[in-house]
Amino acid sequence: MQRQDCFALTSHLFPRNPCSRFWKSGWVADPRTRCANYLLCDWSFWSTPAVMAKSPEVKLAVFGRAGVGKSALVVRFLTRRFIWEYDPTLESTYRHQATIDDEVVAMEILDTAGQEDMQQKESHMRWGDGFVIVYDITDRGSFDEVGPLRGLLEDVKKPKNVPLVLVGNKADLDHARQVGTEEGERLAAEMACAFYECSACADERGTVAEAFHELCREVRRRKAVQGKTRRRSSTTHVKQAINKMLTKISS
Ligand SMILES: Nc1nc2c(ncn2[C@@H]2O[C@H](COP(=O)(O)OP(=O)(O)OP(=O)(O)O)[C@@H](O)[C@H]2O)c(=O)[nH]1
Repeated sequence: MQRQDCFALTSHLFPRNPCSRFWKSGWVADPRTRCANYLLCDWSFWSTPAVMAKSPEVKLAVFGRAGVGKSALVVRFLTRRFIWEYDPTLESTYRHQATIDDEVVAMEILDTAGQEDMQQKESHMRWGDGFVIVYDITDRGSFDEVGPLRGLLEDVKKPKNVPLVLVGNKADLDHARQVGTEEGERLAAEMACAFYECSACADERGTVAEAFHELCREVRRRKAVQGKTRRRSSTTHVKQAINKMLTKISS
């Protein structure tokens, strides 16, 4: 990889508060890494006051053991680039807009810290509408943590069966693989969610974006269904009240 292609990104450079103004994209020299840092944002979109004020339609949270590549996947999705050097994430939130199936979707993405405690996990789970659970195909332990994470999600979220995608990252390291593709597929089938094996490092096919887009679709589908159910139940309540009144009047 060429020096100028080496994107280093440190979490402290990013706005942690989703409401804060985003930095303008550009290169900044970082004395610690002696590489250029790329400040991440889509300035053209988010600098518009009307858009800044609009609350994001879809809130996505990325979970997984420390080091599985959560930040790398988020950055790949947002910038189509791979970051080699990084600081372990404390917690970063990004705003992004994408066109999915000819519809503009505004999203907020929370890149969680792999080492957060139970309370933080639960609060992030309550916050999110949809979830990416990531494991590293070269780390069996990270795969074993997927089940408990999903269990916690099911405990925290109501209604259950939350929108979810399972991602097996670092597929470029096939020689060091500890988790088979079929194992990932089987687990995803058990969890009734979509499965993607991909690499934040080598993503020629755009699988990373595909995973995020599919999650957005799933969130929007569920929201649409919930909206219809809510509308239907409120119509039913009105009908029942009218019937009651009519019965009283006629008796
Ligand atoms: N080869 C390879 N390395 C990757 C890939 N994704 C991430 N990495 C590397 O894995 C390491 C951890 O990546 P991060 O994105 O920081 O992992 P994380 O899950 O966000 O880690 P925490 O912030 O500590 O929770 C870094 O050295 C990345 O360069 C990948 O797809 N392939």
